[in-house]
Amino acid sequence: MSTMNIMDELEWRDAINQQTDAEGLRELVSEKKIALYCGVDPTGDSMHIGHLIPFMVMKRFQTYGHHPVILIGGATGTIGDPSGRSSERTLQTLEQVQDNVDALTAQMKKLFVTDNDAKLTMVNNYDWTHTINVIDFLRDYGKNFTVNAMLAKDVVSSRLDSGISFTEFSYQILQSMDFHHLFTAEGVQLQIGGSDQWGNITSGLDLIRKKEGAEAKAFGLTIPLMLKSDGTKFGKSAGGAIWLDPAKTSPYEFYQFWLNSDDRDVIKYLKYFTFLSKEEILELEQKVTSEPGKREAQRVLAEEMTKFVHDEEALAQAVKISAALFSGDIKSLTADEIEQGFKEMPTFEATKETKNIVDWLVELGIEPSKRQAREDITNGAISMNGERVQDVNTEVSVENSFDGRYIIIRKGKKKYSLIRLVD
Ligand SMILES: N[C@@H](Cc1ccc(O)cc1)C(=O)O
Repeated sequence: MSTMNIMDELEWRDAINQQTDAEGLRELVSEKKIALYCGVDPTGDSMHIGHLIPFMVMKRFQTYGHHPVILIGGATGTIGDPSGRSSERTLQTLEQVQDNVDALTAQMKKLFVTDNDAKLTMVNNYDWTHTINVIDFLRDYGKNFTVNAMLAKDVVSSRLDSGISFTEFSYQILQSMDFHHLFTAEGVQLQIGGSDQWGNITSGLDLIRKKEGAEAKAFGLTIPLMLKSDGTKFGKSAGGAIWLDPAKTSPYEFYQFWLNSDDRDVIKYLKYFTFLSKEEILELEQKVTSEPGKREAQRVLAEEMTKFVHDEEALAQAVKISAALFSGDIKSLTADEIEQGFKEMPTFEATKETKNIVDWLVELGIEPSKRQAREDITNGAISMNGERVQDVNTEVSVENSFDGRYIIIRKGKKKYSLIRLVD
């Protein structure tokens, strides 16, 4: 590993937004390996790449030998963090929350369990929250919060006009109880989070000092908002969020997302999301200026991210699909690869009956009329599965498909259609 100090490394990577006591934390992490935590609420059944932002910092602490404690919010997820939201959330059912807890736990393990002896603890705040009764809650915790300070937090003050329920108003107490619990039970001395978590983190630090004394050594750190140079929101493509779950965003789409990064953003992403060294990133930065057409930095970013979130095999497949789509030579793809690569293309359904191609194209609506279909075929504008069809008497059958499941039609240079064969 690098000889840089973790704090120097985070600074160089522009990964720090606010800190409670920068000097104190720097001293602490150079003296000893610490335990630190970051939480995520199970609001859905998968994380997306926006969730990775604080967790990449957790991962860097882990590679420096520190001890990440990852909290899945089985309790807070039933309440809903008002941070960064302009309106009240709808409550999820407890079953929904539990299913999401299981899904996120599995995703976190995939990212944080290593084959060396790097430390990792996974916790669920439901475990220490659900046994506290309302009297203890008000006496042991509520007494340490003034409504005045709670109202002053951005999250709450920005909602005073539109309204905020007592439930969401109380969220900051629950997250503060977590920090206090992990401080006393697990020796956790640092909480990190996205920039919208500053209020929750500092209120936890206040609780720790009130209950454990002013000299209690605990710190907070937030990470900057990831801004895109074109002003649009980071982490979204035309098809929506970029999920870590391969069933929601295929590894091919995931790879393409990073590959399509803007020249003005790619170095920021390499610094932020990859474990490449400073030297390697500076070299790629030069290439963005000297040979922008090659998009070397984007390619390396896409490779690193696909390997990190998925695996080598998924990366090889994403590269193979990308090359096939680029050249138009798709014959060597498997049905699964076809499905990944053509997911966003117009999709049609056809039966497995054998049919004349002219009739078939018109029935599907890919061609407006038989006359037009014949003309396009004779002119060489139609390809089936990567091969030009020039005979209007061609028969289309299951034999022509990828594994009995898909047929790909290309009209003109790049108008692809995916035909799904059904019984
Ligand atoms: N409030 C955090 C998640 C979280 C939950 C509990 C915690 O103790 C810490 C963090 C978020 O919405 O991102």
